[in-house]
Amino acid sequence: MNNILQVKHLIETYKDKNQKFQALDDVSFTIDQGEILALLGPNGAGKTTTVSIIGGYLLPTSGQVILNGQDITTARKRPNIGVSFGGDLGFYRNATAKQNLQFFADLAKVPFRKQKKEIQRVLSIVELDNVANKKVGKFSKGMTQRLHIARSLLNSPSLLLLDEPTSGLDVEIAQSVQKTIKKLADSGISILLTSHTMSEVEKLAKNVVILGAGKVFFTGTVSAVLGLAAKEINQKPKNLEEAYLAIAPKLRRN
Ligand SMILES: Nc1ncnc2c1ncn2[C@@H]1O[C@H](COP(=O)(O)OP(=O)(O)OP(=O)(O)O)[C@@H](O)[C@H]1O
Repeated sequence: MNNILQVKHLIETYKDKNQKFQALDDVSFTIDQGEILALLGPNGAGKTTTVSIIGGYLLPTSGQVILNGQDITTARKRPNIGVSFGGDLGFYRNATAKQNLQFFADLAKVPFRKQKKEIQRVLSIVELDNVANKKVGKFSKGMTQRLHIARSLLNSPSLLLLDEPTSGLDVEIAQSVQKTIKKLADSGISILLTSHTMSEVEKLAKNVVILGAGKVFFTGTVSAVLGLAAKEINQKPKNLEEAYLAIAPKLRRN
């Protein structure tokens, strides 16, 4: 399989006044084309820091980000990467979905003459084309989340970074967002997903990277995580959630 993304030996040391804090310590992994890779770990493990470095929002203290064979670690623009941090923020509530996407299409440097078609394209992928002219302030959480994904798809990136895309959504709406994510991967887009919902990870991802205290604790398939956890609890865990809970104590910062 083709490695779309290679993350190599990332170290991130935050400096606050005179204090230093090592958020990432030698984080490496790869993502293939059309793969959904889940980045897991407890609060504070370093998931958002990793996503921010790959997305170009943060420079690593050291290490490299290689996309499609090119070193983009210090590149200021990343047209091939779409990022969705989700949440209620990030859109003009008094503007329609279409107007919001026009603003972001300008930022993403989609040529003006192609914007109408591109906005139509991304809205239809997330099935919001029928509410294109509705104000975002009237959107439900699930619709807003799908609009975040639509925004990240402007300019047809080859890699999507989705930070907790279903956080705070009810089960039914979470499922429709998960279907959208699966559909995108099936179309060949590679996806890095962070999530605290293990049933979602089991549904979407084949491979996972588990971070603990800024270090890679485990990289491999979901079924290999079950095998690893079985050694901890001397029985096969029922599912990924049970497996994750079995190894969770090892992921804490000292
Ligand atoms: N700007 C910053 N300055 C100092 N420390 C920071 C900064 N941003 C994050 N940290 C610390 O770095 C560590 C990793 O944070 P990060 O947000 O990457 O974790 P996370 O795995 O995404 O957690 P969560 O699941 O809660 O979103 C945390 O201990 C956090 O407090």
